[in-house]
Amino acid sequence: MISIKDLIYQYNSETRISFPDWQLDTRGQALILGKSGCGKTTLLHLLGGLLQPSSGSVFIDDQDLTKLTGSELDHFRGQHIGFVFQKPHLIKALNVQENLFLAQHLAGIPKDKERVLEVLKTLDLLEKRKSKVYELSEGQAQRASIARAVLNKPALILADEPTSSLDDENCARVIEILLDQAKSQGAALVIATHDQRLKNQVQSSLNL
Ligand SMILES: Nc1ncnc2c1ncn2[C@@H]1O[C@H](COP(=O)(O)OP(=O)(O)OP(=O)(O)O)[C@@H](O)[C@H]1O
Repeated sequence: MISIKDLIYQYNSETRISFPDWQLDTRGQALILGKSGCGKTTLLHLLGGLLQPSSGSVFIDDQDLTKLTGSELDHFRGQHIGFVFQKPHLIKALNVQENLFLAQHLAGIPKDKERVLEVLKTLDLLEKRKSKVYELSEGQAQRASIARAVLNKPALILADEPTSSLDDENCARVIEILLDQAKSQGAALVIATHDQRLKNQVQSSLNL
């Protein structure tokens, strides 16, 4: 179960965002919707522990993220949370499979080549495993970032505008993969977006 309560994030004296209390079941799927600037990305970063709230709580299963120190949070994030961003934040100097080995390393998980190849196969990227990130098409790069997000079997997958820059065909493919992967891994999936194409594809939504 994911839950937020009395959650507030203050960037500065002008920008203070207060979020509605909200819960999502383990294995639940939700879109975070709302107009530009309402705080969708901020909420995703709070759920993923990339930002610490000014007040309130963020629970991922039984863990209150606000109670973790910086290094505990890094460790928790690496093991329990997978991120997919609008642009695939992969390391350009590394090839696709090296990016995935790095994700295992950063999460403190022993190198597991079998798992890396399994995930790349699921995402139809096996042949591209030795390609540098800049050699991939936009859709392939987005699939590589999904591969990295699901690699460590996270309890929660967070995706920030994962489809906005993709054409209809790649958009349909990416959302299908995200939903499939979340389902098969038993993970909850939260997608922040203003992409109208996703509206009827996800179980529930939170309007900010
Ligand atoms: N680093 C920052 N410093 C100060 N204010 C910020 C910072 N990042 C975001 N904000 C402000 O916080 C508010 C919420 O931003 P956020 O990016 O979460 O919105 P969003 O709903 O994701 O927007 P969009 O749909 O345009 O991506 C906005 O008013 C934004 O200007």
